[in-house]
Amino acid sequence: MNPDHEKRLLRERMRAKRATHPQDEAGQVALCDNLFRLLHTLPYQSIGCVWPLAGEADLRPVCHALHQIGRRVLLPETTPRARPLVFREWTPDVRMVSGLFGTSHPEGAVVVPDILLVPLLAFDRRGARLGYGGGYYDRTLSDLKCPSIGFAFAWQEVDVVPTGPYDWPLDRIVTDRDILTFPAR
Ligand SMILES: Nc1nc2c(c(=O)[nH]1)N(C=O)[C@@H](CNc1ccc(C(=O)N[C@@H](CCC(=O)O)C(=O)O)cc1)CN2
Ligand SMILES: Nc1ncnc2c1ncn2[C@@H]1O[C@H](COP(=O)(O)OP(=O)(O)OP(=O)(O)O)[C@@H](O)[C@H]1O
Repeated sequence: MNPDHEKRLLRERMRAKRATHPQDEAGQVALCDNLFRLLHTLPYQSIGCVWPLAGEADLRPVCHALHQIGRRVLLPETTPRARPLVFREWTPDVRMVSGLFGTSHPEGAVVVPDILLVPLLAFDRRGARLGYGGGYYDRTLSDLKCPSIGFAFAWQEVDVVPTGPYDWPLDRIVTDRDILTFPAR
């Protein structure tokens, strides 16, 4: 089977699995806590965060906490397909505008991130991830070549995520239970 087809099947499986995992407030708090603690120890100043879509982990508490300790919080503007994401500066009082695929982004200035937090539908213990299928984060990581931290709930782990030639492995994955670190590849 080709990886694009396998990925489509896994996306369907993960959507069905998501329906069996209702909003987990404790998991949500633990995930944000783990992410913030890790980022606090890392030297990166401009951090590419993520504004939540329905059913995803909500990193807004991390955005606020990073802003409070003086880091620059950036959020992606979803570009037309086949283009890397553009990151714009977020502050608690910035105006958010609607973008493609139901996403929102701030009106702030365009800034290049030092590190990216990466959303995912599924991940495995090797650091492979599955996203919504736009290829946005793969394109953006291959463009920026900056460090990356995937984030997810522990229930999103699967044995093996199918990978193709463009998939960009993550450096770390943070969940509500674990912080996984992968060797440099
Ligand atoms: N919160 C968040 N922001 C993000 C992403 C993401 O995964 N999560 N992206 C990551 O690349 C980019 C946006 N890319 C996207 C590409 C496709 C779809 C999409 O096809 N959505 C389906 C619904 C999927 C579902 O609910 O399971 C749709 O609109 O029909 C959404 C976002 C940038 N911003
Ligand atoms: N750097 C790249 N250059 C050209 N095509 C790419 C690149 N990265 C990904 N693609 C293409 O984009 C499409 C979607 O990729 P994939 O299924 O891996 O998306 P995804 O990682 O699940 O989505 P996302 O990164 O948006 O969350 C694939 O057809 C893939 O070949």
